[in-house]
Amino acid sequence: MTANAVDRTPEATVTVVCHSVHGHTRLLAEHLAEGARQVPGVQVHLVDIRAEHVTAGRWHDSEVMALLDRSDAIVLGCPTLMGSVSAVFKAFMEAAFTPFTTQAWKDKLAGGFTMSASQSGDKLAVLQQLSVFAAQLGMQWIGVGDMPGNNWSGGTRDDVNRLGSWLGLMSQSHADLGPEDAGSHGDRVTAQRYGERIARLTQRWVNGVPYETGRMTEHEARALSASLREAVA
Ligand SMILES: Cc1cc2nc3c(=O)[nH]c(=O)nc-3n(C[C@H](O)[C@H](O)[C@H](O)COP(=O)(O)O)c2cc1C
Repeated sequence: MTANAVDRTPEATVTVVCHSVHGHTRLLAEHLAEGARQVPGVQVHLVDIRAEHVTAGRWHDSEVMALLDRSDAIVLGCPTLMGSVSAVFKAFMEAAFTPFTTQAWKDKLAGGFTMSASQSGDKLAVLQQLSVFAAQLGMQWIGVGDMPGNNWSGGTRDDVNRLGSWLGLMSQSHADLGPEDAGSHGDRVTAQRYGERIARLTQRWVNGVPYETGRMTEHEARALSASLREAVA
């Protein structure tokens, strides 16, 4: 590749959005972002979704939304609370109703991660919520591409993908330990590897064959449906 070709390569942007009450999920997000930063030409942002930005059940932060609008990939993360995404993160998800109606996030890449105290703790339910959310926004979901660890007699907590999760990244923190001990060494390595995978795929997505996705606002979709109804009437 010539130097000019390198110069012309547009920078890809990956933004990690994370809600964390006590800091365990936040540490995982930092490792994921660190992995993404290993990929040259990828700009990585780590943004906290904060409870103080929720008023009357509605999350609002126009700066964060503007950053997400111009990101090529959005990685979604929160703790598993009562077998669900955290309430604050759900408020953020509902604030994405505008990009839902305008399809502004269509064909961005997406991924997700969650943290909980129990080994299972119903974390899969959270990853399902996050991936359905991404699908509603028209985003392309990236899973964890690593083989499962800790599934044989010699396995340990420090294995890569030790909870054997592929839809997204799962981590588990002991309930009596602080956020500095969040997850296990294996979880943190898995987070870095997942971040790097997302960043590499985003590079490929951004710098591949130019492609402009078709978009219809909710209003345009209703107009199209109305014209189709008229056509068959
Ligand atoms: C209200 C509440 C509900 C929780 N629900 C679950 C749960 O469903 N499954 C689980 O394994 N852990 C559950 N936990 C534990 C948290 O997921 C765990 O402490 C996690 O590390 C918190 O992440 P954070 O430090 O980023 O806030 C719950 C904790 C709280 C306070």
